[in-house]
Amino acid sequence: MSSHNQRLHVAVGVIRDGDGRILITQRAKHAHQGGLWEFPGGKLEPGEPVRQALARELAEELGIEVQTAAPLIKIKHDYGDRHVLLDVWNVTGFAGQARGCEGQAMRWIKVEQLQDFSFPAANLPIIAAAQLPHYYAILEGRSATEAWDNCRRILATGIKLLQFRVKSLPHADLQSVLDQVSQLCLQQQVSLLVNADLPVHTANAQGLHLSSRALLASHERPNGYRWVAASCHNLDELRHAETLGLDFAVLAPVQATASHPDAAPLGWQALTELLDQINLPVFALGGLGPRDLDRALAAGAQGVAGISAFLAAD
Ligand SMILES: Nc1nc2c([nH]c(=O)n2[C@@H]2O[C@H](COP(=O)(O)OP(=O)(O)OP(=O)(O)O)[C@@H](O)[C@H]2O)c(=O)[nH]1
Ligand SMILES: [Mg+2]
Repeated sequence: MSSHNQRLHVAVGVIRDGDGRILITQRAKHAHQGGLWEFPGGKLEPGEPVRQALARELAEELGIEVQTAAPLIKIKHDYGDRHVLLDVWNVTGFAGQARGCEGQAMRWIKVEQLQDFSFPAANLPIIAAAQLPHYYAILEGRSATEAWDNCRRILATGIKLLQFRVKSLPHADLQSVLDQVSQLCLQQQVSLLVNADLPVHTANAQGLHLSSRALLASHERPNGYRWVAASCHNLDELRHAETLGLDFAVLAPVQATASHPDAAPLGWQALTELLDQINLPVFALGGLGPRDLDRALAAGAQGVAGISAFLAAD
């Protein structure tokens, strides 16, 4: 194998300060992907564990000591002149004050500002992953009252990403419940995605969530939404979501679940293997709740999605 065919393993840190701002640095003009902004990090040394490489690179480039870090996403990208595996970690605790030890420009920015900077092509899903929370709640309800009550209970747990999937309501009720839910989400800075199968107006919605059927029937990313996500059950669906340039997917069922008793669960091992093959933030769904977060992160997921598990604090 020639050297440019070998995948370069890179440890990358999405470093956050106490206010949730993120540190970006500018790549040297003559480096690979020079002049673009990046998340600090660098190549693993032979035999070096990735967590150790992360700590070493951030010490060398920024003079900080990593204290708390968790996996965020892994990206495999072919630049033509080199293949990279970006092993991206959330760094939420560190000692010292970050400075550009190699003379590089650096900025602490709000997550929403990530869109305003030019990053290498491989970074697109990293930016989505950095902006998404670890939990995605799904709102259901058998009546308008129950849906509204569930909505308030879910938001009380601090959820910041919500899918509206209230299915069995008369049409008129459905639109009015959605309008109410949208209003509350707006007030509480919760990102709301509306399930695309519902007979409601989604023009004002911030996001659209495609069922796997709607996903497979789509040939391009629906226009006009801040977030577009899809439900997936296998590699083909995940790949299609990736090809359409969706922001994230939900993969189910990971464990056995009462809501879909006939579906065979994937299990953690298959989840890990599937996530290893795609460059997309994915929430694990099916019999999971907040207490499964660490396991989901270790499997390469963005976090955990759920229906009933988010109705009350775990
Ligand atoms: N650090 C970092 N590298 C990235 C990002 N996105 C991305 O495509 N890369 C690619 O990952 C590869 C390795 O990164 P690097 O140049 O930081 O490696 P390094 O710190 O060890 O550099 P050195 O070779 O000067 O010692 C480069 O090809 C770079 O283009 C990113 O956000 N951060
Ligand atoms: Mg570097």
